[in-house]
Amino acid sequence: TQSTRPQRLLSAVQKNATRGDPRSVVKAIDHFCRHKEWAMNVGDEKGCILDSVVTEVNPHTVLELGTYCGYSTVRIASLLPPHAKLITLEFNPDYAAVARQVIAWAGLEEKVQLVEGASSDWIPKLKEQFGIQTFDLVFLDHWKDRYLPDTKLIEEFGLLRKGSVLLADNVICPGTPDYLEYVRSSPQYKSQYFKSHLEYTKVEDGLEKSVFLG
Ligand SMILES: CNc1ncnc2c1ncn2[C@@H]1O[C@H](/C=C/CNC(=O)c2cc(-c3ccc(F)cc3)cc(O)c2O)[C@H](F)[C@H]1O
Ligand SMILES: [Mg+2]
Repeated sequence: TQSTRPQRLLSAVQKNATRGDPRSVVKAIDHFCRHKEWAMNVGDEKGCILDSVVTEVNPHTVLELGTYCGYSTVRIASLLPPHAKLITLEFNPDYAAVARQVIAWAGLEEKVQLVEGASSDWIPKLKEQFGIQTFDLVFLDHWKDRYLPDTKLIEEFGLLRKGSVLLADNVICPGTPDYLEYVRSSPQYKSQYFKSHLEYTKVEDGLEKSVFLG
């Protein structure tokens, strides 16, 4: 049977990256996506902005919405302090299976909890299931029309504290207009746009960083 693009991406990691070396996993995926097959990872250019926000926040609890192949999961987890936890939600079992192997190749299983299921089902259960009080950082990279409803769900279930940071991918391309309007106009957020480009292309895209003011 034909392989899928995520399976071919995983093969490229297993062929070209060093086990236990997260940066080599990131490089192998970026090389594959730039020279072989484009894939919707946050990529190297926006990935540097992601890295700088993670480093600045130095989070002990991170929530990622939309694991896909685990590229941003690996980027984030490789920068976390010891004992920090990253929970990543992915409802496509085929993507989840690939992501688990990418995360394992990077040697980051200890820091990452990949939960197979829908954000709307799981956000209400994260406190009780994982003993989480609040998230220091939330990375939104799943269906673009779900950023706003899931942000409201995250607020509703008390998962943010004063200073929690939301970082959203693709606010220009494909675009998340309702989310952007919300975080930029709400008195509960201080928002900042980081201009960049759509992964592996010259098309404009960017990340929106929004600090919850409580
Ligand atoms: C809704 N709740 C969910 N719960 C758990 N997992 C979920 C949920 N929703 C989706 N997933 C899971 O999260 C992932 C979804 C990523 C979607 N990402 C994009 O569409 C996306 C698209 C482009 C893009 C830009 C230009 C162009 F010409 C073509 C594509 C660029 C990007 O960086 C993106 O992130 C995964 F696939 C899905 O199973
Ligand atoms: Mg994205």
